[in-house]
Amino acid sequence: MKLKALIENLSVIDINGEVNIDVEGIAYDSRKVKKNYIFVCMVGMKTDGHKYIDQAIKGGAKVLIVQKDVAAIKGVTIIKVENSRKALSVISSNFYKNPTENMDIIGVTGTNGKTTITYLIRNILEKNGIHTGLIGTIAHKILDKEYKANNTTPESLELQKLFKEMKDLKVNTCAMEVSSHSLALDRVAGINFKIGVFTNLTRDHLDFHENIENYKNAKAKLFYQTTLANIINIDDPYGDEIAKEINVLDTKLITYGIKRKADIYAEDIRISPKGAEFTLITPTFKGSISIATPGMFSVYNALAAISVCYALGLSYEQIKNGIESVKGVPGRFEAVQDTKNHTIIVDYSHTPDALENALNTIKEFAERRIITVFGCGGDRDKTKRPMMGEIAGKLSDFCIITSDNPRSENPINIIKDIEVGIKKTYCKYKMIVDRKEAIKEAIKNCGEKDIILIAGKGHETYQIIGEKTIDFDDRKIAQEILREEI
Ligand SMILES: CC(=O)N[C@H]1[C@@H](OP(=O)(O)OP(=O)(O)OC[C@H]2O[C@@H](n3ccc(=O)[nH]c3=O)[C@H](O)[C@@H]2O)O[C@H](CO)[C@@H](O)[C@@H]1O[C@H](C)C(=O)N[C@@H](C)C(=O)N[C@H](CCC(=O)O)C(=O)O
Ligand SMILES: Nc1ncnc2c1ncn2[C@@H]1O[C@H](COP(=O)(O)OP(=O)(O)OP(=O)(O)O)[C@@H](O)[C@H]1O
Ligand SMILES: N[C@H](CCC[C@H](N)C(=O)O)C(=O)O
Ligand SMILES: [Mg+2]
Repeated sequence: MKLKALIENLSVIDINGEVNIDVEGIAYDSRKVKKNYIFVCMVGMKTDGHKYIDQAIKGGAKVLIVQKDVAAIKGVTIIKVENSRKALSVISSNFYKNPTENMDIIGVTGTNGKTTITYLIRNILEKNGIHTGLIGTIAHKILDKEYKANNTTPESLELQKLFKEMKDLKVNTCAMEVSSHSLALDRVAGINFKIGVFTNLTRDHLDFHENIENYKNAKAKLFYQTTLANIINIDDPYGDEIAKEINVLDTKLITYGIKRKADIYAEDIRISPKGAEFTLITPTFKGSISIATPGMFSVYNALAAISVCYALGLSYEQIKNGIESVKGVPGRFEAVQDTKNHTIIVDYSHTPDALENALNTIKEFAERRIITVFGCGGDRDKTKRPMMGEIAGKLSDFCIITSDNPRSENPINIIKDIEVGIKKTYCKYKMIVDRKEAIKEAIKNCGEKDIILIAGKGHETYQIIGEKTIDFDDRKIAQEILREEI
């Protein structure tokens, strides 16, 4: 492809060199550059892409996109821009022939519920014959192909490639999670979203966003790049604020909620250990809905997915058939199978709000004790650790604090941060660094009718300890221990 065409709509500060040349690919990591590539230098949190220009040129880069001054290099075109992350998204979209232009992209943002809602949307649409791609935490899916997800929302280059593949396979609809990181770091800049969804906003990722206001503003960016509808949970105070802010836009605002009469809401809610039933009310139809995951938060997630399908024009019957065929989402309130007399739930609650929701939901049907096994990820928001300790302590009868993904941190220090919070409660607890041993201890202590919650890692099949990633799946480990016990 000609460089000239690739940068046609890119706002540039300066171009030094030839633009009428052919380029064969784009890379933002110098180690991935090949012959006749464009290397986009991004300033990162750990290092700076501008430092790897020599390596990129050795690898075959013919073009550099930079946001810092760089000395001229013979035979290399240097394009200076204001923001190279944004530039990456513009040229990536051009490189893959602007795939999202005629696609229905549904973006879901918020602290909790994104994965669940995107799964629900995909299931409802697929059930009604609409092929729907999926991009998010668990995996990226196109028809029956599945790609490993390194990030919830991939970098723009990988993202546009996924969209191109969808388009080539005639999958014209995509439900995707839009993380706050991806909005702040312009991974989704320029995407033509048809629908944007806001679930809720509670404490997380303050290591990156610094304060909740920045975090909220990052999320709100999504609603300024949608064409058909913005769907907002107005029971959430930040959702309510965002709804008011975006009400001036041309895009239609559809509110959902339970506490207040929103455009789409649920009435007569009945929660059971097996799920929930409610009456759905929309501006054009009303009817009963039954879902297979318990908890009020599951009703919110169902309402979000239903609102999307409503905005896309699906009928009540189509929505009901679709949502009622969903059995559950991997690692989201997933009951461990073959547990004989034990009830063990694996859940991806790794934020204070998620943990509180999961435990409150269990409390609604727990007949005896609740035993919680959890930790917190290393190299991530530290402020949530004592908060999660306190929540787990208040809502459980016994806790085992253990390791999540400690990454580069000493796991003992993370556990001690959590302990600060649990100490404020009267809950009995143990600290066991080894997660398998922690789960074993929980099972050993589990009496008849007790419930064990293993929180924080959900669908994850690995554990990151230092530089190593080992196989670890809470669901399989629990089953293994139960088998050993027999
Ligand atoms: C904090 C964060 O989001 N970091 C992302 C960011 O990395 P960075 O820019 O800081 O990278 P860096 O290591 O400083 O390197 C800077 C530049 O130098 C380049 N480089 C580096 C070394 C080298 O030898 N050559 C070279 O060219 C790098 O490729 C990069 O372009 O840009 C990278 C490229 O897109 C991302 O992979 C990386 O995500 C890391 C892996 C990450 O862990 N991100 C998490 C926090 C994240 O984004 N999570 C959200 C989900 C959150 C939620 O669940 O709500 C997500 O969407 O996944
Ligand atoms: N609407 C909700 N409100 C509060 N908590 C929720 C909600 N939906 C799910 N949860 C809790 O949060 C956990 C994560 O849910 P889910 O994976 O759907 O969210 P996510 O937004 O995709 O998270 P992540 O940012 O890690 O990708 C669940 O395991 C559950 O405990
Ligand atoms: N998307 C979240 C996932 C956290 C999951 C938890 N198991 C951890 O590793 O901290 C994040 O990157 O913060
Ligand atoms: Mg997710």
